[in-house]
Amino acid sequence: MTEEHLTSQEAARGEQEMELSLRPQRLSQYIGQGHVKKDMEVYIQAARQRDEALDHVLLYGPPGLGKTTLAFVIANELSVSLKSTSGPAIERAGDLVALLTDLEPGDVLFIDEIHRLAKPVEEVLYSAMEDFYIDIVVGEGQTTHAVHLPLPPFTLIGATTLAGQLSAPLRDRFGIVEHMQYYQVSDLEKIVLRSSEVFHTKISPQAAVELARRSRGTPRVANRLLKRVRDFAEVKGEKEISLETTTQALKQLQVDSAGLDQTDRKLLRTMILSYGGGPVGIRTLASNIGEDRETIESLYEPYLLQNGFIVMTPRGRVVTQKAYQQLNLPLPGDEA
Ligand SMILES: Nc1ncnc2c1ncn2[C@@H]1O[C@H](COP(=O)(O)OP(=O)(O)OP(=O)(O)O)[C@@H](O)[C@H]1O
Ligand SMILES: [Mg+2]
Repeated sequence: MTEEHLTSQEAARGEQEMELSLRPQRLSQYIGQGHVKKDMEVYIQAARQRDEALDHVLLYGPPGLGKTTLAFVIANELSVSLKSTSGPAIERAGDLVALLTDLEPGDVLFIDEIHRLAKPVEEVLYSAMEDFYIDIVVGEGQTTHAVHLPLPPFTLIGATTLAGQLSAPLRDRFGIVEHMQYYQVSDLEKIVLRSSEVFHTKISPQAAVELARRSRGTPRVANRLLKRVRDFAEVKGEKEISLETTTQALKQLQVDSAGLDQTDRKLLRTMILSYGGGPVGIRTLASNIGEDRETIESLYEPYLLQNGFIVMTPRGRVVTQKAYQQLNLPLPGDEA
């Protein structure tokens, strides 16, 4: 193994550890998502008191809002192990059977991107979730026979950015369904301050608010911007990240005053300049801005909708006056 190889592996491990320590471990350390936390506190306590597995939980919402983090927190609070996988990673029903038969009573199986499960795999989940058994076929040719395999009671936690793509039979088998919301600026501010402690970096209160305001309501974005802004401050030799450096860095990173990034703006600009503000269908839009449909629907659109830059009409998405203003483009009819 070359020295270079070792170093990059070490670096990757360092990043991973940092990422781990950025993740809160307990519900009490989990910032924001007040209603989800309140619900989960009750359900977790009830399951613990009855000494039963927690009911299956579906977490849905845009990327980077803390679904994976919350799944690990839930397992921690239940004092059980968590096995983690994702929809696309489970290729065959057999892969899922192997995961399920490996669980201890009360354990959590976490399936990320659960809307991307293959149909035959999903079908195995139905009886596993509902009655804790699976029917599998073993042997070949003449010796083929069905085996009824009981499973230990377990908790499935599914996460998805596109709840609408989940089939009804799967969705209906989750007893607890929680919608993750974009974070308030005050919560993101707390996350920025906590993360800067993890990084052993000082940040001025004004800079922390500014970062929070421009993080698209998303902890992952807040942490990413904090890392970049910290680079700028370090190069400048700043002891504490200042508001000035923060605004400069964000400008360089092309994050605008509303926290919109380059793709957000490209999407709005395309709708305005090529489609007169809309309505535009999702396929047309996707091919025009060179992003796939799923990314637009799960990542970009929800934030633009929530913040009133676009609205949904029966004929497609339409930009609002606020979008023209944010992009400094003349409103239709104002051109002259
Ligand atoms: N409530 C929170 N408090 C503090 N940090 C958080 C919180 N939620 C998320 N984070 C941080 O934000 C980052 C992204 O969180 P996470 O990976 O859990 O998001 P996710 O919803 O699973 O995203 P994806 O849908 O892309 O998988 C993590 O680094 C985590 O540390
Ligand atoms: Mg995740």
